[in-house]
Amino acid sequence: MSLHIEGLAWGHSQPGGGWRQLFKDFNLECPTAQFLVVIGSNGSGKSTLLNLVAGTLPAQAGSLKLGERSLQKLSDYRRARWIGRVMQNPLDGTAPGLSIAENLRLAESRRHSPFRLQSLLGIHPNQADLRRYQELLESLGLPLADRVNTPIGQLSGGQRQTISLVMATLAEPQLLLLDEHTAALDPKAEALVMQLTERLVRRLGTTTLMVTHSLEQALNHGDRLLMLHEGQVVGDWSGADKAALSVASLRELYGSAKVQLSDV
Ligand SMILES: Nc1ncnc2c1ncn2[C@@H]1O[C@H](COP(=O)(O)OP(=O)(O)OP(=O)(O)O)[C@@H](O)[C@H]1O
Repeated sequence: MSLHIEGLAWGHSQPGGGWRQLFKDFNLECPTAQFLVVIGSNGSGKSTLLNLVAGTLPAQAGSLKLGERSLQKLSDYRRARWIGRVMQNPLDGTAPGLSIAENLRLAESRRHSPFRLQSLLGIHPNQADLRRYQELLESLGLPLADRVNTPIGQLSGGQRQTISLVMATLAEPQLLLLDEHTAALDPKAEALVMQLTERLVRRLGTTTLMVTHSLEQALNHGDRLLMLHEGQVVGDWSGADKAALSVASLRELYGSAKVQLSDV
């Protein structure tokens, strides 16, 4: 589904006193299935934007819609079903004492209405579930199919993040939010997780917002690149404009309040 943000406002009180209006009349249109990458200096509002979209932070004004539906009025059940999220820390979002299959089962139960029988059946996967999960992991090219009974806590950070991604997309969400989800990984694990990210996003056609500090990722992934500075969009590139960017040109623009599309 498409994401529509109109007139969004959010600010916070500052430790030394006073108020900082981070987002003021912020607008963003993101068509269905678009993979949007968000970059910007520390404190520019990237994670706050994801929190506002996810509904973990209430907007102070404006409207956020997924398709025709207000994100601010989504029930907890629909929110869990429609919005998948992967955080920076591989320890977030998975239960370390539970096996890969039990974690997947838990994530899958979000598909079902709280009033449906399936959601009352618990997290214990049956033989059919185990087979399905093995097939899913194999189809995604993950070498974890023979380890579905392994506790998540025994996996490496990279492996754990791949499972977090699979979990976040298992209920086929309408929107996927990735908050620096490869920042804690070594280069090899990062490449693997980004490969999986592309595969899942393209396979499911999920509208995706990915926050990153990696300029290589920003250039090599996604359909569109947004640069934030002080809660404002200071760069918005797609197609040939995005293809013309380089690490050097982005680095020059990074954190600059004066960025304009014409600067590139
Ligand atoms: N719940 C909150 N209460 C008060 N201030 C907040 C809250 N959430 C975020 N902020 C402030 O809003 C600003 C933007 O934070 P945010 O985490 O969105 O930045 P960011 O662009 O994601 O930065 P980074 O790249 O460092 O992760 C920061 O100054 C932060 O301290």
